[in-house]
Amino acid sequence: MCIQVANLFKCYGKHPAVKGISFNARPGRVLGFLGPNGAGKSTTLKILSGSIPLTAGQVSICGLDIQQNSLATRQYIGYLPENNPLYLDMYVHEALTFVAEMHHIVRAHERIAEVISLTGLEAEQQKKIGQLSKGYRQRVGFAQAILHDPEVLILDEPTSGLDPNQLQDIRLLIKQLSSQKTVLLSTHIMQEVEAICDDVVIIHQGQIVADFPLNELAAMYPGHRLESLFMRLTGPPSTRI
Ligand SMILES: Nc1ncnc2c1ncn2[C@@H]1O[C@H](COP(=O)(O)OP(=O)(O)OP(=O)(O)O)[C@@H](O)[C@H]1O
Repeated sequence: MCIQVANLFKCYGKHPAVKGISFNARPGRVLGFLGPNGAGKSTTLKILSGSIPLTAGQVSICGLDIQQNSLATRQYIGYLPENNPLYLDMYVHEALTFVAEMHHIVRAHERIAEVISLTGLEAEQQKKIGQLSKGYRQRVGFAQAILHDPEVLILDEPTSGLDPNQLQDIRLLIKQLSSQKTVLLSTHIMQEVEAICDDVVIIHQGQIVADFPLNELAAMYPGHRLESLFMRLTGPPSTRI
């Protein structure tokens, strides 16, 4: 297992956002991390990426405990946060050079060129990030996240707000990257999960309410498609179908 989460808790002050969740993610697969607004998805992804501390429980990335090996585990992780914060005044190539320096990437010039090609940023690399469309900004976020060739990719709603063409390109990129990585993907788009995910975890009010391989959905939840299952498990009682 590349990501192992055991009995993870997170409280913001007195507010419990994540209440003892456990799940695993495997290499070569995309795990769709689903849940309604406020369920605890971003909180969990921030903890896994080392952005915020956990309150209790264990998380290991590629066999290393994130609390005991905070710096080492970050090298294994590429993280694209929700809303993709970027330095808008930087040029694309300049921003990637900056990230490469932070990661001490050897032969950075070649690696940046490789990632620019992979993310389809060739024509935009000399532009300022602030001049780019949302789809291209998202590609820059991806490029930054994969530059150090991490084993694990953590993507928080990476396609939200993209037009159908950009959305399709980004999904293809995720699928392409997943053959050699462990991908944890948070999304609200059920077609996206059906198109690119291998495994599904559903979180509701800080607790896991389902965890299954997507190809076992019909056997485990007869009569349900993903959307109806999601609504049954996370909707208010009056709307559960
Ligand atoms: N920095 C914070 N301080 C206090 N409470 C927070 C903070 N961040 C999140 N929360 C609360 O924790 C809970 C989980 O939030 P989180 O952002 O993890 O949910 P989410 O599943 O990612 O939601 P969404 O789909 O809307 O992005 C919510 O009740 C939220 O209000």
